[in-house]
Amino acid sequence: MPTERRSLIMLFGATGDLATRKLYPAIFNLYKKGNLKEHFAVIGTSRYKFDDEKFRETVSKSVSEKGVDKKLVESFIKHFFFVTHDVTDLDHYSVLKEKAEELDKKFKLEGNRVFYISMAPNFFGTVAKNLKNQGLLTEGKGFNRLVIEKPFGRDFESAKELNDALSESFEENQIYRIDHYLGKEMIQNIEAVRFGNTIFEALWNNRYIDNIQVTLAENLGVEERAGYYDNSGALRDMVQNHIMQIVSLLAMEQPVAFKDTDIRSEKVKALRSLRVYNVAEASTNFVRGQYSASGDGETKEYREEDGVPADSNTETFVAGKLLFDNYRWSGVPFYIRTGKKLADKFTRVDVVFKKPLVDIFSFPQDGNTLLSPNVLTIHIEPEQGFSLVVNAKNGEQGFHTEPVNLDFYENSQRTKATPQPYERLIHDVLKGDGTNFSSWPEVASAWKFVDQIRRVWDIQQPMFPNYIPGSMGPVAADELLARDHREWIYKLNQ
Ligand SMILES: NC(=O)C1=CN([C@@H]2O[C@H](COP(=O)(O)OP(=O)(O)OC[C@H]3O[C@@H](n4cnc5c(N)ncnc54)[C@H](OP(=O)(O)O)[C@@H]3O)[C@@H](O)[C@H]2O)C=CC1
Ligand SMILES: O=C1O[C@H](COP(=O)(O)O)[C@@H](O)[C@H](O)[C@H]1O
Repeated sequence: MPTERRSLIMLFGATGDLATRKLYPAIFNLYKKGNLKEHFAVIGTSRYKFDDEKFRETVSKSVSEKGVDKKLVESFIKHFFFVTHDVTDLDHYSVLKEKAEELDKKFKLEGNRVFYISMAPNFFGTVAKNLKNQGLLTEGKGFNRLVIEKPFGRDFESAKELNDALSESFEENQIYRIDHYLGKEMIQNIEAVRFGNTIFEALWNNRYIDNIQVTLAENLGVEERAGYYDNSGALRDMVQNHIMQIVSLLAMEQPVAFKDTDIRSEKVKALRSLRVYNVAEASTNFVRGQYSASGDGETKEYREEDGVPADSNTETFVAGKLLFDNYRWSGVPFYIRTGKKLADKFTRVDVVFKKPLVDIFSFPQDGNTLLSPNVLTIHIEPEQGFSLVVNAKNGEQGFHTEPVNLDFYENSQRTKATPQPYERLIHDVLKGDGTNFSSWPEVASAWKFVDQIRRVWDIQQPMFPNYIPGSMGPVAADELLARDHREWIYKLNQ
C-alpha cells in the first residue's frame, strides 16, 4: 500500500524544459500510485504571465501520454497553482508566502514544504536566501526541504561558495542535491548486488578483483545544449557527478545500516581515499577527446555545432584511471569513460575478476585456450540486468574450456513499469530520505579530484578533433588500458 505524502511543492522554473519534460510526469506518477492524494499542492513560479488555468493546461499536456485516464488528469491538475514571480525581486516573495499559507490550509499540508529550484544554477543561492529571509520556511511544524538541480558549482571553490550560501538558510539534512543517475533502478541495484550476495561481497576486494570499468556512452551529440555544454565539457558534465557517484557505490565499505546517513558516510570515506593526482599522474591517467565529422558527412564535427566556437577545446569524451589508496582497493584500477557521439547509448559496469592463479586447463598442445577472467556486468541501461562470465567445459571430445554467460535481464514489462529517476527522487524527498542524493562532502571530494585533471588540461593544448562519431572514443582511451596490459570489456562489434 503506498503511503500518502503531504506537502506543498514550490517549483521555481515551472515553465522550463526540465519541469515540463520530467517533473510534472514524475509528480503525476506519484499521484497515480497514491503517494500523493488529496493533501498536496504545487505552486509553479516563473516570470511568465500565466494564470492557474493556463498553467494547468501546460501540466495537463505534459502528463497526457497515450491512454492516460483523462479524469485522473483533471483531478490532478486541480492541485496546481501559478504565481508570476521574479526570484530576484524581494517584493514578489510576499505573494508566494500568502499563497503557500492559503494552500497549506486548503489542502491540510501541515506546514510541509518542498522548494524545488529547477532554474539556472546562478539562481540557487539567491532563491535559498530569499526563502529564508522572506519568511517562506515554516517554523515549528512540518518540514522544509530544498531540492537543487545540477550543476553544483563548476569547481571546488564555486561549489563551496554555493554550499556556504545554501547553508545560511538550510541545514545539510534539508538539502537534496539531485543526481538523476542515483534515481536509476540499476544504480540502486549496485548496493543490492554487493551487500545482498555473499558470493560477490566476499570477493569484492583487491585479492579477487583485477579492475572495474564504468562506461556511460551516448550516441547523441550536444543537441540544443551547446551553450551550457561548451562551458562544461564531459569531465564536469558527467564525471564529477554521475561517474563519481557510481564509483563511490562500487568502492564503499558496507554501511552499518541501509540508511542515508550510514551510506553517505561510507561513500565519503571511499571518495576521500581516491588518489588526487599530481600533474604527471593526471596527464598519464586521463585522456580527453572531441568528436570530428563522420566520414559520410552525416554528422558535423563538434566545433561546427550551433553555438560552439570554431576553436573550442571542450572535451566531448573522457576516459580515465582512478586509484583508491585504501586497504580494499590498493592496486585495483577503476577505469571510467563517457562521451557524446559514441557507438551507442548505454551505461554499464564491468567488474573484472582475477584469473585463477594456476590454470590447470592450459593444454596448448591440445589447442585449448587460456581461461577467461570472470566478469560481472551490471547493465544499467537500456537493458536492466546482470551477466556473469564463467568458464565451463565446452561439451566436445577432450577437455576444452570456454567462457559462457549467465544472464539475467529484467523483462520489458517490468523495465517499463520501473519508476523513472525523477519519480523516485521526488518520492524520496517527500519521504525525507537522502540516500540517493549527493551530500556536500561527496560533492566536495569529487570536485577536488576533478579540479586537478581540469587544471592540467587547461594548460595543455589538445589535439582535437580526435575521434569519429560512432566509435568508442579516441585511440588513447584504448592505450590507457593497453599500457596496463588490459583492455575494455565492451568493445565495438562484439
Ligand atoms: N533540461 C534538462 O534536461 C535538465 C536540466 N537540468 C537542470 O535543471 C535546471 C533547469 O533547467 P531547464 O529547465 O532546462 O532550464 P530552462 O531554461 O528551460 O528553464 C528555466 C526556468 O527558470 C525561469 N526563470 C529564469 N529566470 C527567472 C527569474 N529571474 N525569476 C523566476 N524564474 C526565472 C524560466 O522562466 P521565465 O523565463 O518565464 O522566468 C524557466 O521556467 C538547470 O539547473 C539545469 O542545469 C538538469 C538535468 C537535465
Ligand atoms: O546529466 C546529464 O546526463 C545526460 C545523460 O543522462 P541519461 O540519463 O540519458 O544517461 C547527458 O546527456 C547530459 O549531457 C548530462 O548533463
